[in-house]
Amino acid sequence: MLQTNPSTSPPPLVSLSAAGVRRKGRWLVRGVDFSIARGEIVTLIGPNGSGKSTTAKMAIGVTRPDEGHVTRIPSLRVGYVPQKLAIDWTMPLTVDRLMTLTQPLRGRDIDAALEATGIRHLARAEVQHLSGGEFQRALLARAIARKPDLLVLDEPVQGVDFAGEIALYDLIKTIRNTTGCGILLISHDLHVVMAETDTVICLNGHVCCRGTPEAVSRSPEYLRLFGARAGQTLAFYSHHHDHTHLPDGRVLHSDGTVTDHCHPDDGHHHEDSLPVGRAGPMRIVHAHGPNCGCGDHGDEKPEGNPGTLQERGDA
Ligand SMILES: Nc1ncnc2c1ncn2[C@@H]1O[C@H](COP(=O)(O)OP(=O)(O)OP(=O)(O)O)[C@@H](O)[C@H]1O
Repeated sequence: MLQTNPSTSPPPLVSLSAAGVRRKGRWLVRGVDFSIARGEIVTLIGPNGSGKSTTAKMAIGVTRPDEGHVTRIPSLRVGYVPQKLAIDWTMPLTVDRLMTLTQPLRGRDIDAALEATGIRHLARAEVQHLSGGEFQRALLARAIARKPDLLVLDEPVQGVDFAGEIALYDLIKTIRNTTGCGILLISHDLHVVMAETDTVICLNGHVCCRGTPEAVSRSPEYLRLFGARAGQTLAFYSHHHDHTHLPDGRVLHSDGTVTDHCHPDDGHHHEDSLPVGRAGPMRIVHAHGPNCGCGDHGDEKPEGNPGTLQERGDA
């Protein structure tokens, strides 16, 4: 059997270790651990405000961690598709102009990126007239034209219907396969993720759980429900949390009690198995979280470190 020698395998593109961001006396996210290797797809899921964008910005160096560490390979090239773009929609803007808005690009790289994303015919189209799916492709084209090592896509299927979602995920998979870049995807859908995802990380101010969607996407029940094509592209990420973070920061436990913080063993140290699919059970591994009370988070640093723009793509 072929074995990988850990000492010769390349270092991950980016690696977060017990990383957290604090603003105005509040931890936005804390205790985040994960890494992304070349060719790997990591999907961050979590409800609104759970710290997904903050975590992604930490990963690419736009936001500096207030505790823990983030390491990136030297001169990492990042292609970042943010959730929102500050575009003046009253000004006419064509797709090819969008491509070079913040950075010059060679014409052939623009053409290749538009071709790869299937919108070359829209190069002269005005951005405000694009459909949701076309607009997301234009943003993807803009990101891949810079030939990134790491592609960070914040809600890439927003405003896109179900068929468009499958097509976009297929495109992202093709980009990964042809360029070998690492991909960090962000989604607020707690249950459906791209099937090619290697690791799903569920955030709720901390890493609530993590696992692989692979087993689920192969399960006969799932394929019956969504069909074989969707099964190749989308996967249910079924998981359960044994506690809920209330809006005021307190924690509701499965036994109905409410505490100011998580309990030390609130799902943070267990490994659960879900009985799904032929590929065997999906592992759910809990990690440490903010205020989880385990006493293993190190010292808090003062809040308010300014964000940095180091090693940043075209945010
Ligand atoms: N610079 C900041 N200062 C203070 N609070 C912030 C700052 N940036 C983000 N927040 C808060 O941190 C929390 C996490 O925000 P973040 O954008 O990371 O969440 P998210 O999971 O990406 O949310 P969504 O799904 O709604 O996009 C939110 O409550 C947000 O209001």
